[in-house]
Amino acid sequence: MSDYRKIAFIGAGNMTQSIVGGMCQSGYPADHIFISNPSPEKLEKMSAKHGVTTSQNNAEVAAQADVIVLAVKPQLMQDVCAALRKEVSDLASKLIVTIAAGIRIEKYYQYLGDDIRMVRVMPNTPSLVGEGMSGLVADSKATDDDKAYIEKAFKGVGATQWVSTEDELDILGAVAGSGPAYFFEFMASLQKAAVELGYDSDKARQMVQQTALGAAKMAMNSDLELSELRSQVTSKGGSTAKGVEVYQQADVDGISAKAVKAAVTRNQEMAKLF
Ligand SMILES: NC(=O)C1=CN([C@@H]2O[C@H](COP(=O)(O)OP(=O)(O)OC[C@H]3O[C@@H](n4cnc5c(N)ncnc54)[C@H](O)[C@@H]3O)[C@@H](O)[C@H]2O)C=CC1
Ligand SMILES: O=C(O)[C@@H]1CCC=N1
Repeated sequence: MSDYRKIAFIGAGNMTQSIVGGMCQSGYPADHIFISNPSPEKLEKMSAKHGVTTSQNNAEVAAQADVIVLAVKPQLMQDVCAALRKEVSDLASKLIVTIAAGIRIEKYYQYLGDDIRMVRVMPNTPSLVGEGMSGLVADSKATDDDKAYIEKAFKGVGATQWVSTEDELDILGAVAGSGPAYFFEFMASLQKAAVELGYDSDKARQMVQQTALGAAKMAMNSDLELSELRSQVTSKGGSTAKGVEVYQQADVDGISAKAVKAAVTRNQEMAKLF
């Protein structure tokens, strides 16, 4: 099968916009991308921006595609799947991909029939700028071709990692899926701290985001442990040591552990609820 299968996104929200934006930039042909959403505004924007085909009818886009990406909120998934099952006759001939947090593959067999082939992907919004981090786990029916195809599609918008269990995908989701929000929260707090000391807000934002980018690039280009990279900035008796000490006293490790655990727990709850 071609590198570019026809792919339909059900739901045109933040995550679909990020993935499709990144896919189009990476050269995925727009005439192979279909998107549905109940309201027309996001669809109009996406078709104007990328030239993709859109519809307010889920079944219409799903029927045209070889791959269906379920990209609605977990609480809507059961109803959306029930309608697709009723209206699209050959779901078993398509690859079903879901990006929803929590919901287990087993549930999709109940919703769509146990003859479907499935991959669960946990992406994140930096896919929009080609710097996504996506986790993937396939069921036993997905073929090698399916797995190669979906890995390549998501590699087009960033890095990918296969995980072997859905429990691991919950962890990946809690770190990488949710992670941009944690980094934005932290970046905004640094910006605020500079502004409170009298620094210009726009300039504070620029220095925070450039520093975040620089730190991430250094980490990516280095074999050193992250703690060693931190040490390299921390001159003995210098200013960084004073700042780092404040974070350590506030137990930054404990805070991250609690945050990731809380997100994993919510993924597990959603697995039960939806
Ligand atoms: N936003 C993120 O950073 C990430 C989100 N996810 C997952 O992606 C999925 C979507 O999340 P977001 O894009 O953030 O949500 P969103 O709320 O931005 O988008 C959901 C879209 O689905 C549409 N929708 C509602 N009912 C529908 C229906 N019956 N049929 C078709 N579309 C319908 C909504 O109008 C909306 O445009 C969720 O399941 C979430 O767990 C996964 C990883 C990261
Ligand atoms: O908040 C959520 O549930 C989704 C999953 C990861 C990021 N957003």
